This record gives sequence, C-alpha cells and structure tokens, in this order.
Amino acid sequence: MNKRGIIILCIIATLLCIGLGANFYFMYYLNAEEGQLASVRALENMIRHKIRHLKPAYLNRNPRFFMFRNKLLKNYKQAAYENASVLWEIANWWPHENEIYPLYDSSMGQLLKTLREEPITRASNLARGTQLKLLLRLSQQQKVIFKPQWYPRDIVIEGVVYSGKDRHVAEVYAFYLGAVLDLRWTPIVVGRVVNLKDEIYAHGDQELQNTIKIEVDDEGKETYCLYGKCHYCNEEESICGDEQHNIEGVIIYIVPGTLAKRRSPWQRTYKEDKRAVWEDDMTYCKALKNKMETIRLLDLIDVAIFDYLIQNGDRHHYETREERVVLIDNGKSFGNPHKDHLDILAPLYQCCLIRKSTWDRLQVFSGGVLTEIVDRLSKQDALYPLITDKHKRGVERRLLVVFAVVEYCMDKEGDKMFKTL
Ligand SMILES: Nc1ncnc2c1ncn2[C@@H]1O[C@H](COP(=O)(O)OP(=O)(O)OP(=O)(O)O)[C@@H](O)[C@H]1O
Ligand SMILES: [Mn+2]
Repeated sequence: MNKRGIIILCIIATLLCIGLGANFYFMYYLNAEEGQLASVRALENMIRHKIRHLKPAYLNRNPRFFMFRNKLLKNYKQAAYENASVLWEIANWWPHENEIYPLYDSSMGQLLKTLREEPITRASNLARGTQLKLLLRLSQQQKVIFKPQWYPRDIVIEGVVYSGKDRHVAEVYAFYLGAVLDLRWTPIVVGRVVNLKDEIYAHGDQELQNTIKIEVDDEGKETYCLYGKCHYCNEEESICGDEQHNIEGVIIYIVPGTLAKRRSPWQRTYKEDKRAVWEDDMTYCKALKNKMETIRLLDLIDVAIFDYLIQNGDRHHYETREERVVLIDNGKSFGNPHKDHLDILAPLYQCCLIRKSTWDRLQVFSGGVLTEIVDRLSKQDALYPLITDKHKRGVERRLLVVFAVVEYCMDKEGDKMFKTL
C-alpha cells in the first residue's frame, strides 16, 4: 500500500470511530428514554390484555349488591323536616377524621332537603381557589359554598385532562359515588336552581353586586350576569340568568374542622412540554413507600380510583382532615366521556397496594350497577340527570380497568397488595 493509500485508510478509520462513538452516545440516550417509554407502554398493554380476560365475576352483577341497594336508597332519600337548625347542628357534629357523614343516619335525607329548600339570606364572593364560587348563608345560619353551572351536560371538553372550567354536577355525582363506594370523604352536595336576581343579587353584599352586570334591552327586559371574584374570573366570562333570572348550581356543605392542603406526589407539571417524574418512572412509588405513611398512601390510592372513575385529573393538591385525606373539589371531572386518562390511576399501578375494604366494595358494584345506583340515588336531585349516558358508560368502562389493574398487581404482588389499615 502506498503512502496515499495509508492516509485514506486512516481517515476512513477515524471517521468510522467518530461515527460509531456518536452513534453509541445517541443510542445510549435513546435507550434511556425508550426504556421508560417502553415500561409505560408495556404496562398499558398488560392492562389491555387483562381487560380482555377479565373473569365473569367482574362483568356480572354481584348478588351482594341487593343488600346495599335498599339501604342506600332509603338513607339518601330526601325527607321532610321541621327544623333545619337542628339538622345542621347534627351534621356539624358528624365528621370524624376524614369521614364527613355516617354510614347510615336518618337525618341525612332531611339534611339534603334543607340544602335544597332553605332560603338564601346572604351571598358574597368566595375568592378561594381559582374558580368562581360564592359563599351563601342559609336561613341566617348555615354557610355553604355555591358553584355555578358553566356548561351543558353534553359538552365535550377537549384538550388536556385539567382543561376547562368546573362542571357543577360533578360535585353532586362525587357525593353519591363516595356514598356508594363507602368513601364518605366528600362534602355533602345537592343541586339547586337559584334566582340570580332575587336570591343572589338581592342578598349579595356590595362587592358581589359589583361583580353582577345588569343589562337592560330596548324593551326594558333585564338580564343579570355574574362574573364573580376569583383567580380566573373576568367580566368577559359570566353566567347569565334565563328569562326568570334562574341559574343552575350546586350547594356544597362546608366540612367542619380544619383542613390542611398538601402537594400531591402525582402532581402534573401543568406545562404541555414538560413531564413530571412520575409520568415516566414506573418505579416512582418505591421511594414514596419509605417516605410516606402507609395509611396516607392507601388514602391516595383510594382517591386515585375515585378520580379515575370520574376522570378528575386535577388533584394537584389534596386536603387532609385530622391527618386523613378528604375528597374536596371534584369539579373538574367528566370533561370528555370518550377519554380515559389511565395515568390518574398511577398511584394504584405504581404502588400495587389497595385497601381491602375498597377492593371488596368495588366488586359489589360490578356488572353495570355502579352507575345504576348513583343514578337512582340522584333521581331526587334538582339537577337530575347529572351526567349523560356516554359519561355513565365511561364510568363502567373505567371500573373494568380498575379491576384489570388490580389483577395485574395480584400477578405481581399476590395477596400482600391488600391492606387493612
Ligand atoms: N366543602 C368544603 N368544606 C370546607 N372547605 C372547603 C370546601 N370546599 C372548598 N373548601 C376550601 O376552599 C378551597 C377552594 O375550593 P376548591 O378547591 O373547590 O376551589 P377551586 O377553585 O376548584 O380550586 P383550584 O383552582 O385550586 O382547583 C379548598 O381548597 C378548601 O380549602
Ligand atoms: Mn378545582
């Protein structure tokens, strides 16, 4: 080989080495990312496989359901009452840790009726949180929170899981779902049609009145529109009364006691170009298990199941009462009936733990009866039907996913995944 030949060979060898080096470097990064992506994908495939092979018991009605049905229907049936004050006093004594109301109590049906019927005697803006809400006083006594309607029932909210404004009916649905699943950690909520002119404006303080615009058309007909005071409130986005000045909304009973707010370990970044660590790291729970009390972790897993069923993907913070998690703020549920954001279930499939009582209870409501019983319970609500059939099918579809994920975890962990704390 001549000198020129040797030089060419050397150049080729050098280029080859640089090329290979860069390639290895590139491959390394590709693998790190692909590995994570692959593990999320593998999990999804596993769950899909499990759904296709679910045991008939998960798909059929559970005969144990009938035992619960009649008791639930009786307990939550709105009932006549004589003295609202007495009922509110009772209800304000109910909460114990995160249980907001008792399993069965003859005052519940009456309490629900007070929230629907007692006169509004005062109204003001409640600038807590980011969404529009009011603080109302009923019969000069009991304070309650009011969240108004923004959307019709059949709206499909496109985009990310936390898109859009509150869905008022979601708060009522969450109350009944909590009651059925024995996660009695939500506030007591009823739907109510209120008169923006006679009930809200007329009893509103100056500040609230300043956030209600009154428009008069050529024929002298008034329209009342509320925009309120909150982080996202502005004059351009308001809620207007109908011909009679009525608006729909929900009355949320204030949970007595002190609440503490904590950052969720499964918090989203709320930036579409940035993913949170937990979204890609399927071993995320390992470290958490050492850092967090098991009882708290189990609470958060119950919350994840609850939120997944109703597709509440906005629990950036959770609140605790006497160190136990409460289910406050369920307004961002039921955005898109066609979408199931599996990652809301991350606490369950990453930790592979579940409270035994929750697991037993979920199985009672298999075979389509979960949405059926919530529907029956909410028939008495002023805003019935709370959700569309598409949303109901969504809830049932997601219940099967929860069953499949628990099956997946049982394969991995066996019976030790069930806890009794
Ligand atoms: N039923 C209730 N009982 C007691 N406190 C409540 C109740 N509902 C809401 N709060 C308090 O008011 C705060 C704001 O309420 P909520 O979270 O429903 O508002 P939001 O506008 O949806 O907030 P965010 O924008 O943070 O989601 C809660 O963090 C809680 O501390
Ligand atoms: Mn909210």
